[in-house]
Amino acid sequence: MTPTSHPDDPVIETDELRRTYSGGFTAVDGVSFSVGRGELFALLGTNGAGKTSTVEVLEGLARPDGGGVRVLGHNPYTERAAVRPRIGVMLQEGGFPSDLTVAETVRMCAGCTSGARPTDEALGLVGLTGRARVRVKQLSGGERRRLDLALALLGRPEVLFLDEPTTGLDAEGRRDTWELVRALRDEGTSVLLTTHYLEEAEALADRLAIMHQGRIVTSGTPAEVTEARPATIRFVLPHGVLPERLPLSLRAGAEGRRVEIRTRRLQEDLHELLRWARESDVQLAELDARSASLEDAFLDIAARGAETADTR
Ligand SMILES: Nc1ncnc2c1ncn2[C@@H]1O[C@H](COP(=O)(O)OP(=O)(O)OP(=O)(O)O)[C@@H](O)[C@H]1O
Repeated sequence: MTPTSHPDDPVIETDELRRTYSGGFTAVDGVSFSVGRGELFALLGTNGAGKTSTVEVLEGLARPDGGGVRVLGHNPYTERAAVRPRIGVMLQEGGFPSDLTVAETVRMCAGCTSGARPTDEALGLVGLTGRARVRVKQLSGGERRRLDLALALLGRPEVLFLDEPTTGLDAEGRRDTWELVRALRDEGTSVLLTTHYLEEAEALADRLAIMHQGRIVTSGTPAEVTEARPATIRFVLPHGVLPERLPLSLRAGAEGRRVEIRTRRLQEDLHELLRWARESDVQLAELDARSASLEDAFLDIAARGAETADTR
């Protein structure tokens, strides 16, 4: 949580949100969360979990079929005129005319945005200054994503919706975008991020929620979400050393010489392992000890979902 974030001053609130498509399929099934001012909240989930269906309601593009939604204290659908000028939306597909140049595109959008940033400033923020005269259709996929972001930032939004903002960006472009998003958040912008890159959520999010089949399965800070999962210790025993020689508490998880221990007592078990290795004069190869990652938590949820199958 950053010094500028205020979880007690929610800018986005959803309460038991439901969205049902024609045909009766419920894509969002009672989703509740809030995003504080200056907070970065990541909405994660398996494919088809209902993230886009949720975010479209928050952006005022669709009407909820049940539950309540407030953005900056307003109903984003019925009070769109009050909400729209104060939010920035970066959709998965920008959909702007590809014959215009980058600068012309920004100027065109600025014409419809009150208090818009100057074109140079908007392009500078996303590292596209040198591409201002290039036609949009000639941009790479990553450059288009940056242009999408520049357009979302044009009106200096209080709330920024970022849908897969770094898809198609190379590693450097991704880091640059992360830095920019962090800087915006530190200035007090509230951000709702959807992403399939778990390391992106881990790097940026103050809090996050993981959705599966229309519901939030787990939520909290990245640390809270991962602390609930066991840590892992992996190593390979030398030839001739059987797992039976390991201390009793560390024997589970051995497959031949390769050992993988899942533990909620990482420090104690690692300490015991290293003491045993030293006393027994055993060299452990490929030793790796780590707390659970967000990816572990996510894969657990996806695996559980596959077991229960889609019953909606
Ligand atoms: N217009 C529609 N009519 C009927 N079903 C829809 C419609 N749009 C989406 N769905 C379904 O609703 C579910 C949720 O879709 P949604 O796009 O919200 O998921 P998502 O979490 O954003 O997925 P992804 O990560 O794959 O983009 C999916 O099963 C999808 O097929």
